[in-house]
Amino acid sequence: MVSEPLLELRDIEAGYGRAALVLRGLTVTVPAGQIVCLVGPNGAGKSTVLKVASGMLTPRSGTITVDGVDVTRNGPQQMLRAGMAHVLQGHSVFKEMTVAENVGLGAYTVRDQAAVAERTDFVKTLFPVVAERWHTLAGALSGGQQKQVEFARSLMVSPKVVLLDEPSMGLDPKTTATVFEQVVRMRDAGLAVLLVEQNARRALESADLGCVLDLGKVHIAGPAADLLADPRMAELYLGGAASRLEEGKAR
Ligand SMILES: Nc1ncnc2c1ncn2[C@@H]1O[C@H](COP(=O)(O)OP(=O)(O)OP(=O)(O)O)[C@@H](O)[C@H]1O
Repeated sequence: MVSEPLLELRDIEAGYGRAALVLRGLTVTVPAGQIVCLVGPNGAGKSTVLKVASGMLTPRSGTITVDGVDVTRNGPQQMLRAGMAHVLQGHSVFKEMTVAENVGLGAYTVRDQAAVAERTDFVKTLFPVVAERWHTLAGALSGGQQKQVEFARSLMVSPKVVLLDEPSMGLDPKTTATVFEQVVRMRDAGLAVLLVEQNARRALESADLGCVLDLGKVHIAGPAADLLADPRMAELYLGGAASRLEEGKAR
């Protein structure tokens, strides 16, 4: 049985200002409780997909649905309410604030204090390092630990889908492995994750599904394990040029 997607971006065209389109008829679906990984060359439009999904960028055409509800015209606040949480590329913790204060900021819009307390317990259990360093200034944490604080903060609004933009950026391989373990823990806790990564092989090893983006479209999509075994992926990521996909199609 094919389950209904939790998040669906269908035939999306999007771009910045008057510049040429970045996404050119892109379709991506995220089922509940799964990690979907977007990979592709620099400038393919991966981060732009996340911006569209979080309402930072309104598509020029196409539709976005969450749980079957059309949210295409939602701005960032409405997207957050619809269940989309976006963890941006790079580091966004407030270094002069404690871990507790940083995580608490994620619940800024939640009025129900019992819900905040419950959610705080949830993220502290999910991310043990966040609990251990709760009263520490966030700036004193390592890069991988700071990333987990960002994850915890994003979960305080009880999102349905977490949008992760290059969580391994700037991290060494060992720390990257730890961060991906936490991404899997989020999935195992019932969340859907839409993940963008440069580190394609490592990300696909943790993901359930993968999509290869090039020139603003999905070129290959399927189970992550299949993509890892696909010779076209090796061509694309182990020395081949992305444009060969286009050449191959044109032949
Ligand atoms: N704020 C912006 N204003 C104008 N153009 C932008 C903006 N952000 C991205 N772009 C352009 O959109 C295109 C796609 O960028 P995007 O960041 O989505 O790609 P990406 O696949 O995530 O790339 P990378 O792997 O390098 O992060 C690029 O040509 C980029 O220059």
